[in-house]
Amino acid sequence: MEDYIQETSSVMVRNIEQRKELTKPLIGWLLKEGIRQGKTLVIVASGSSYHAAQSALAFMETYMKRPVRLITPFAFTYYEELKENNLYLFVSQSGSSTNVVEAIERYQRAGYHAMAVLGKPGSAIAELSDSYVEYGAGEERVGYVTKGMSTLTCFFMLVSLELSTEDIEKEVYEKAVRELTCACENHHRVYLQAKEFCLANKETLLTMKHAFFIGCGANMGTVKEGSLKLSELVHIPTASFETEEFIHGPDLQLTPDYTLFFVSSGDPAGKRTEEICGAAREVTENSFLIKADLREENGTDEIVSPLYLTAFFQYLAYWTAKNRNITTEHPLYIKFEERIHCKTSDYEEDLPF
Ligand SMILES: O=P(O)(O)OC[C@H]1O[C@](O)(CO)[C@@H](O)[C@@H]1O
Repeated sequence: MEDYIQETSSVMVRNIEQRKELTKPLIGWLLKEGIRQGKTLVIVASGSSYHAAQSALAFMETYMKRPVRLITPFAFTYYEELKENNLYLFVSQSGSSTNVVEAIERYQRAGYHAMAVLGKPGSAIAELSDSYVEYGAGEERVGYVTKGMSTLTCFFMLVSLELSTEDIEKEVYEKAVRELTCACENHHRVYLQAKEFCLANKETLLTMKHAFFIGCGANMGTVKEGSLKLSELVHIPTASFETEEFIHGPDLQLTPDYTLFFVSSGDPAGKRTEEICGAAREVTENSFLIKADLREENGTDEIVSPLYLTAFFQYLAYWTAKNRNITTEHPLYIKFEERIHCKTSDYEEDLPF
């Protein structure tokens, strides 16, 4: 897993260089289906894939100059009222999530063709969907995706940027490419900083009981992914909150046993996050601030910051699970898993790390 985290930065930089070819098939589809005629892009995705789309959302809406919707496959299957004006895009990194299969089947039963964004070409969803594109992550054999999640975020950003080329000045486009590249390079720096953090806070991480992830704006996807990664790898209760929502109830349970991770992208709303993080130290000394580096020379705007801030939580989850030796579930979980499936039978994964 650490190899995949390490590799992410260079894979994303390469994808930025090859952005025209990488995004061409999906852009072709979006144009053919009427994105320029006012249709709304609706991304249907689960877990890390949902968080990848959410991490890209602020960037996408900035460049596409229209709202983009996100929904889970479950919500799509059971609650979504299909509208001609919506362009549904089904996303699955593994290509084997049964909830995405069900969503696509529902869509096809209604008479539509399903377009998917996938990480694996030979997967069940590659077979089922009417067409699909790959987003350029390459192989990832660990089920708890890191490289796939970040490269998917980058892919969504690149698609929206390439779609906007006719509507924005050349300088604006070039600045966006520079910022994206900088953010992707920062991913590696943040990974190295996370390594130092883990060693410096060994005791806390090895004994942490509950972890909360708090942030806002473009980084809501970052904190949700942090919460998911810690819960799936370390097997402790976690939750994520928008900054101000956190102090409207969830804060009342705080004790010195809680570990809090606040994410600030340094904008005015981020400052509020920093204030709350500081105040929380009155209750628990384990209240940490992960702050975006917004110095001019680094050229990274808030809307690209999820590309590198997520790296912190990816490594943190990996390090903590590995050093707590969490390699398996509770013995009773096997019975749960026998009854409830979330992946198709062709799904293969290696050991967690
Ligand atoms: O993008 P996919 O492959 O559909 O997976 C979504 C989610 O399912 C999981 O693989 C768990 O089954 C998560 O790790 C992931 O976030």
